[in-house]
Amino acid sequence: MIDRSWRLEAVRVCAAGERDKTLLTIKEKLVFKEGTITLLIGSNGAGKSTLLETMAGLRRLNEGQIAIGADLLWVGRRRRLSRSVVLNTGIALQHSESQWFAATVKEELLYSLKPYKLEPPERERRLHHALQAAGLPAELLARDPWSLSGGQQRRLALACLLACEPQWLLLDEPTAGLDAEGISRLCAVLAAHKAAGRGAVVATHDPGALLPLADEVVVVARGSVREAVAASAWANAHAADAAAPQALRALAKLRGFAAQPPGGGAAVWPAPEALAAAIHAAAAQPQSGRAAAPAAAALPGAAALPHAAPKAPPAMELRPSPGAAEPAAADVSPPLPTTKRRPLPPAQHPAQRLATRFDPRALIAAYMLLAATIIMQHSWSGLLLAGALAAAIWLPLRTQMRTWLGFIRAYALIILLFGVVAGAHIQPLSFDWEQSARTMLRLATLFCAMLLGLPMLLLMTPLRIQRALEQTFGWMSRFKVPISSITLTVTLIFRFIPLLLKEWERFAKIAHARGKAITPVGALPPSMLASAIIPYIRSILRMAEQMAEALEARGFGNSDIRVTRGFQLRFGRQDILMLGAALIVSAVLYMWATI
Ligand SMILES: Nc1ncnc2c1ncn2[C@@H]1O[C@H](COP(=O)(O)OP(=O)(O)OP(=O)(O)O)[C@@H](O)[C@H]1O
Repeated sequence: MIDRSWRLEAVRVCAAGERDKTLLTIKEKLVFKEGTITLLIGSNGAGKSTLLETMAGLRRLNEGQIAIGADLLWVGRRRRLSRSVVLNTGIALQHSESQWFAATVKEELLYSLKPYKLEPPERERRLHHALQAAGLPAELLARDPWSLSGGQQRRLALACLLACEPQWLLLDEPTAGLDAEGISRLCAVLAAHKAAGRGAVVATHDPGALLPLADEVVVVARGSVREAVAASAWANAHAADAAAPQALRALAKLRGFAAQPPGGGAAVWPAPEALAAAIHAAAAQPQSGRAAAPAAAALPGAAALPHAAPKAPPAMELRPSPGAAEPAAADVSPPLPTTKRRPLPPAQHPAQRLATRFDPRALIAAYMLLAATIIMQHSWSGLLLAGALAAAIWLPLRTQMRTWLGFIRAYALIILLFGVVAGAHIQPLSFDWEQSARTMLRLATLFCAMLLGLPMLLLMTPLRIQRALEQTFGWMSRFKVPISSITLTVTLIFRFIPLLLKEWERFAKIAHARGKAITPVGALPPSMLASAIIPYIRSILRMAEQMAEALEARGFGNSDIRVTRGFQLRFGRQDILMLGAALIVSAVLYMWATI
């Protein structure tokens, strides 16, 4: 039989374009065995989504190997993904609702099935089966997915996954927003998936609902796997936690009496009545009788009865941490001191610190001075000087500016291209080097001025820009110039640019996952661009609508409300020093350009 287990070995994943910012490390080997369900748990920001996305090929792998059985996820020197692994994996990202690409629920399901190139009858079968499994009535097929309720959209996201019948399901927070019936359905779907010999890895903050189905629990903390244990061992260790699910605590109580749980540890929670009756009966038994009961009554969980019966080796082959050793049967109360850590206060980004140091008016004035004198340069030595200045400003901010590197490379290529086009003559076929150099010099000086401007985006927060504009041009409101509306518009534009980029990243990722692209995630194939752009625009419009509502709720546009100002910008010593330095440098650049 072909082995279809996931293997992750010596994996390291960094933030896009930031090789020194590691988001995920798996030092040794992590194996998810086929036919098992693993819960990924850990606090907010621990790295669960990053792990799932890495397994689905939605994050570039900086080091290590990932494979399903003998099929490597990344092939061709990590330039593309293995089609067979991608087709065998179905991932539901966090917020899997709000990902719709089509006009109707039916088209949405068909969109998911497109990469599988199925015959029409098979497509129809899968579509109806998935709809039924997710608990969505067929009447919804003609509806706009965006018009469904939040929970229905979650179910549709699940149906889209199920229609593909993947070997592996990777689910990120699948219970969020689901009602009790939805959670039961999800459990049934997972149980059926597992019974068919397939596997699932589920990131969740709600282990209570899924624990009875789980074989393994992997605890993720600070971007690495802290422990990987059998689900029953994890449940035993955490049954006495204040936040443990009631059923788990009740089962722990029962286990305290050394009694068997009703149903013999089947892969569902026992009915509350049965559980209550079992506790009542066990409590009523004389002490001596209890001692005779099997000492190994354990908590439920599919393959998770390690004390009750010998079982297959655990799915995880990761070396368990010392705290992860299975506790003795009676040892249910003390929780493992593993997953709880006091969260560290968020460290302030150096750029954020700088952003509050300078007055935006001083920054803009300094930039205008320098940019004007850079553009004046018409010699290669002047360009070199301007380049050195831009590099000196970039150097301390290089880590934060990495996201712009792709854009800069593209611009540098455009300069070269324009240089070639400007110098080329067809009749007679010749190349005018002087003309080419002139064009490139012109474009390169503009490029330097722009390079100098980019760090400004980091050094000014939108709110401070708004205050700077209000303080500088506030006097115009006396002449009925709508200055506060103008400043608000400018601020919103500044706020929206990073938001637009982030939302595009999210949609590109969704399009990549649903379209089963085999290119690296940053390089969406052109055929998928069209399907991602329309929902992206819709999402942006939705965000704009929400923002308008939020502004209205805060009283913007209501002239009766007295406007309050959070803070006042002051021109400080550091601003004067910076302006002075800019003046000196621009004087040098001016002289260089005019001699
Ligand atoms: N593109 C990125 N650039 C920089 N940091 C990132 C990026 N993507 C994720 N991170 C960081 O990686 C860490 C792990 O994020 P991840 O979304 O995997 O956490 P999580 O365990 O799924 O959290 P939650 O339970 O809140 O969903 C977070 O600190 C997050 O800020």
